[in-house]
Order: sequence, then structure tokens, then C-alpha cells
Amino acid sequence: MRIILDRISHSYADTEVLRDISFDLRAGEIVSIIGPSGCGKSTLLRMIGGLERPGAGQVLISGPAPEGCLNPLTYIFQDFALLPWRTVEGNVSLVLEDHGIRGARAREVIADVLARTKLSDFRRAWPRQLSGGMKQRVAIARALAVRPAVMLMDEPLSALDSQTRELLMDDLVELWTRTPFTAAYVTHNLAEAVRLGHRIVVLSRRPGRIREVVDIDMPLAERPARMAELEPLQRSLWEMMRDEAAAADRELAHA
Ligand SMILES: Nc1ncnc2c1ncn2[C@@H]1O[C@H](COP(=O)(O)OP(=O)(O)OP(=O)(O)O)[C@@H](O)[C@H]1O
Repeated sequence: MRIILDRISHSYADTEVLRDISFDLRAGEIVSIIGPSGCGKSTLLRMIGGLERPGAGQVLISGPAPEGCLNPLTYIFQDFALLPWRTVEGNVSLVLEDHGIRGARAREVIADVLARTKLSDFRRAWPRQLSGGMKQRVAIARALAVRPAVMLMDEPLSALDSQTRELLMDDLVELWTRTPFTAAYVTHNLAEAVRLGHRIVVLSRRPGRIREVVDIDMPLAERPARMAELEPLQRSLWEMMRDEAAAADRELAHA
């Protein structure tokens, strides 16, 4: 399944938030979306997820969802959004129950996604007993359980400390390398964008326009060892972002 963003523009009342955004999310690809604060990244993700309709332009879906897909567009949030009164496996089973999947079939799916996210030993734990990184792994397991066509990830690691973030990036790479998934990955963090994105969409300050789309050819699994080769790209992204953020500040000062 492929998602095509076709000339999306949007305003809230007098505030123009997005202008003429077009790019594709191709199957098996992680697209990082970066841009200064308030440039419309989360708004764009909500439009891809069908939670909001753009004022102009459209989000097109081409091709069938993956086999067994229960929810084609599935969110992963920064705050994990786990139910505290359900165990790890209870949180995952919830999304299956929503689709009438119970019993042996549910147990099989839960065992698979908990193994893939290294949570098998914690299946009976409560969210309060888990670290932030583990909670986010539960949220990822829950998202994988519905076999999404596209995971919509809104700053999924930004509530975590830097070491946990590193570990989770490794986990995401391992997960993708074993079974490629498709994701739109919104982040402020350029290191994350470069480490995880097959492509990076750089938005300008508000109204968010596409400043650049950068393809990164290097396999995800090779990136930690070859980070030095990616540093010039990360630097040039920062220069772009710094200019945009500084300009946004100047505009606010004049407003
Ligand atoms: N429902 C809404 N009604 C009115 N204005 C909104 C609404 N949602 C977002 N906005 C405004 O639209 C702009 C873009 O918001 P959005 O959250 O999409 O940006 P962002 O790039 O994700 O920001 P950040 O990086 O700070 O998370 C902001 O100025 C925000 O205040």
C-alpha cells in the first residue's frame, strides 16, 4: 500500500499551517518528517491518518493493505497511551478484541509481537512496573499486532532519556530489518531522522512547505557504524532548520 500526499494545504481560521505538500509514503519505507516547532508536522500526520481533512489537496491510498491488516493507519504517540489497568499482554490484546480476535489466534499474535519487541518475559507486567523505553515497546507491539500498512509515529522517542532513545532506535532498526514496515516518523531530533529515515522530508517554518526531500541510500543496519558518512547530511539539515527556526523567531518578534 502506498500513501500519496497530493498538494495538501491547510489553515486554522486565519493561521495558514501547511502549504502545497506533496510526497509519497512507499511500502517498506520509513519517511522522517522534520521542521521547526509549529510548522504543521503533527497536523500533517493527522491528515495522513484520516483524523483531519486538509483544506485543500488530498491524501490518496493506492494498492491493497498487507494481508491480515486490521487497521491500515496506526498511531504511536510520544506518551505511549497504555491502559494502566491492563497488563502488557492485556494492552496488546485490546486492539485484537476490538476486531473480535480472541483465544488461540489472539495468543499467537500477542506472542509474536511481544517476541519481536523483546517483551515476552514481561507479558504479565503492569505498565507502572515498566521503564519508559519498555512502555514505548509495548505501544510498538500493540501497533504491530494490527499489521498496519503505515505506522504514524509522532515524536515516539522524545519522552525518553538519551540512552533509552539510542536503545529504542536500535530496536526499531532491528525490527525493520527483520520485517520491513512502513512509517511516517515525525521528530525534532535530527539524529533520529537520519538514523531511521530512508527519506527525510524537511518542512519550512509555518506555513510548512517542503524545503527539501533527501533520500538516504545507506541500509539502516549499517548506519551506526557509518555515522561519520552521514554527519555532513545531518549538519546541512541542522543549518536549514536553524535558519528556519531563527526566521520563525524573528517573525514572532515582529508580530
Ligand atoms: N486544532 C487546531 N486548531 C487551531 N490551531 C491548531 C490546531 N492544531 C494545531 N494548530 C496550530 O497549527 C500549527 C501547527 O501545529 P502542529 O502541532 O501541527 O505543529 P508541529 O510542527 O507538530 O509542532 P511541534 O513541533 O511544536 O510539535 C500551530 O501553530 C498550532 O498552534
